[in-house]
Amino acid sequence: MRWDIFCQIVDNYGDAGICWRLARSLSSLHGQEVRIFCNDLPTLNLLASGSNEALAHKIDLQPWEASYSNARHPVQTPDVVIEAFGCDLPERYLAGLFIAPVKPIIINLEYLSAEPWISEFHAKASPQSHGIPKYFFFPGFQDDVGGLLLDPIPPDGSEVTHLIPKSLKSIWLKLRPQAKRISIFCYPGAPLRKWLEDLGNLGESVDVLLAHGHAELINFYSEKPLELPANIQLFSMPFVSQDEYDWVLSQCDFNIVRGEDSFIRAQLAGKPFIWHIYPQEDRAHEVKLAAFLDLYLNNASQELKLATIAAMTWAMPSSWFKSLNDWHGHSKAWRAHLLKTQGDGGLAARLVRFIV
Ligand SMILES: Cc1cn([C@H]2C[C@H](O)[C@@H](COP(=O)(O)OP(=O)(O)O[C@H]3O[C@@H](C)[C@H](O)[C@@H](O)[C@H]3O)O2)c(=O)[nH]c1=O
Repeated sequence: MRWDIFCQIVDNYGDAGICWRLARSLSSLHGQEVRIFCNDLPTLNLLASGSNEALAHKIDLQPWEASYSNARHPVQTPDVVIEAFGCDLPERYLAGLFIAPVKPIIINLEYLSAEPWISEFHAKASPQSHGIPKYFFFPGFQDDVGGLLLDPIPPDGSEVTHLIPKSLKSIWLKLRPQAKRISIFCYPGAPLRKWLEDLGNLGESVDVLLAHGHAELINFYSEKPLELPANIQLFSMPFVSQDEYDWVLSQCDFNIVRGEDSFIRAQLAGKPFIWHIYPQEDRAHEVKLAAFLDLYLNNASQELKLATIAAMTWAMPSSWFKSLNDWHGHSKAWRAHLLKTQGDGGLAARLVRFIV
């Protein structure tokens, strides 16, 4: 089948990250023909740049405007159109669908949530005045919702390749073999400065890998540059491709992640993590975080529950760092649980089954 995915990048990378990951699964695992129309092609290309060439050639990455002319040609009408995160389809593209002899199915791919209510709305029709069938699709953790994007499933800890990506070689050579490794990818509201100072006071050797732009973030709210003891080393990473970023998560002992895609990747890496959830004005993110923690900590000891909740709500590392060993064990078990419960192939496979 032919799929058109519409991806509108507003400010973050998540929209591109998710569209690309979905496209690669549809293409490489399910043999589908996929085009992505994106309003910010350079960002999408950057994310996709680490993938193997055969895959990159198969997925057609197009600027948003290219959809206007493509769709008017009936031959090119797809079987499925995905509006990622409810972005509006270009009117001229939609007009092309009106005159197509066979109408596609439109999927409104929603935001990921662990909240139970999504199962009531998942896969429900969204009647449109133009008459083209449209459905909601909610990614999530439970069996009766849209599933998670798993591909490529990262290998288990011991099997992870230690081949260093070219873009990270100079940094990796400076990492200390005995030091703990933490990667940080979060939003500007995180109390990073205080967090790192507190980490420094623990006396542990830690190499901290900051995602692109985060060094500026640390010093943004203060005139004084951050001073840390010698046991903590900070490194600024460039913006790397999605595959390389996945690799970084697998190489760290602890990750701070955000949004949706890196949040799932941190879980699949089988490592403890802080999820810096995308902040919403009405504080809806607090409910979302609590719903996830309910699932994630269901089998955890009371002590680990308290430590994890503290960490995820930005309590200082000194208050929970001693639980890190237990948290490691829990993370491995959670990874195994996810792979089992998403054993049907997760989001891409559930989408294909829904359409067929
Ligand atoms: C740091 C880094 C990330 N990435 C990738 C990993 C992910 O695919 C992507 C980041 O996406 P996320 O983790 O989802 O975080 P994000 O904050 O960038 O995206 C978010 O945007 C908001 C607008 C949405 O509401 C959120 O749901 C979420 O999608 O960028 C790289 O490829 N290279 C890098 O160097």
